Amino acid sequence: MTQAPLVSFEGVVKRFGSYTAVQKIDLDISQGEFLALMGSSGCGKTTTLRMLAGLEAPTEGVIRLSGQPINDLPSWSRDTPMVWQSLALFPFLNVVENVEFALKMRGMGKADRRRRAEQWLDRMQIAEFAGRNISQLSGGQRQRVALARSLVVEPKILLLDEPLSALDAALKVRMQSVLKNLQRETGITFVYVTHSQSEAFSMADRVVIMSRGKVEQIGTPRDIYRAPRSRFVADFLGSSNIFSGELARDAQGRPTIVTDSGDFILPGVGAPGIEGQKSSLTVLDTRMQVHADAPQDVQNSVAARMVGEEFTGATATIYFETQSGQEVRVQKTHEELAGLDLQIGQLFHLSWSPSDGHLVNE
Ligand SMILES: Nc1ncnc2c1ncn2[C@@H]1O[C@H](COP(=O)(O)OP(=O)(O)OP(=O)(O)O)[C@@H](O)[C@H]1O
Repeated sequence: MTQAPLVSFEGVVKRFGSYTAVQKIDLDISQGEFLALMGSSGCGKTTTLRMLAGLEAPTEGVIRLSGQPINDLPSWSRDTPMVWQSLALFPFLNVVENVEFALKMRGMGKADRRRRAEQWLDRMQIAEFAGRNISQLSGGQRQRVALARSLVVEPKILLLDEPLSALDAALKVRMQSVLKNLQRETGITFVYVTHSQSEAFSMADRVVIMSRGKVEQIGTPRDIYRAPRSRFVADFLGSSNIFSGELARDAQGRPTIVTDSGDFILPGVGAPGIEGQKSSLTVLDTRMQVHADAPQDVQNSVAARMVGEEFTGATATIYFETQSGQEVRVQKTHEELAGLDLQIGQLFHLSWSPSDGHLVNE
């Protein structure tokens, strides 16, 4: 038996005057899930989170929490404790006083609340800073204090809006693993708003990709990465090469796509679509092979000139351009590229298996 969702959005719409910020969202969030809402600026992520928090009322539709409609229920009168993580710490309180503040407001006794606050500081590995002023903390330490302060009340749901955006790149990566581990250990449901693909994909169990107030795709990071549902998602993730064209059949009757860069055989699985229909084939940049000479035993290949390269740690991204002017990117480890004399301007042949292709809607 599947568990009833902790949160559900049913046909939720939010309009500000005549402007629709969120268009008909249907979404279930399970108890204990780490869900990321991701998309570019203005796509409606924060508005969605604010509706869940009770800071905005939906214009249409129903939001349920543990089965109960909460559209017009202020957060303090709900049965399910939910906390909006705020990075704004009280500057006039020290670290442990910041963490215990919410417990004090709830009337918990001094000894108990101090013990609870210290447990959370310990858990966040910042117990040694308990007596420090907030101004004496680094960005990462403040972030941990803010998390401890949100979690000390043991909410069922934690809402986070770009919590790592002010941190430098190295700290961001460290905090991602802190957050993920914490979420796993506590089983608290995290709803996490970010415009960063790396944050969403490294931490979340499921990612909701939004664009202009609409949900474009909901899925596990792996499913979205491997099978983007639309051209928008493939473009947004930036990890696939996209060949646009028209669906057709080759001389042997196999489903193909006719593009400016050539005709390519499509994956055997999935609906082949209607001949003549406009569509796009996506191929992950890690799934493309590079050959010095035209390969004989492959089903899909295209000649392309190397136009650039970029090294990112263990892998390299090589940029090519086909005769029709389309850019094609290939990402490989240095070992995989070892046998090739990679020179800018040189002609190569790129290939991929039809099963590595994926058809998306325009
Ligand atoms: N109170 C409001 N009144 C009018 N328009 C609003 C209001 N709040 C948000 N909007 C508009 O709704 C749209 C969605 O805003 P929202 O803050 O949800 O986007 P977002 O995806 O979180 O973006 P960002 O990453 O920039 O925070 C934006 O175009 C925004 O200008």
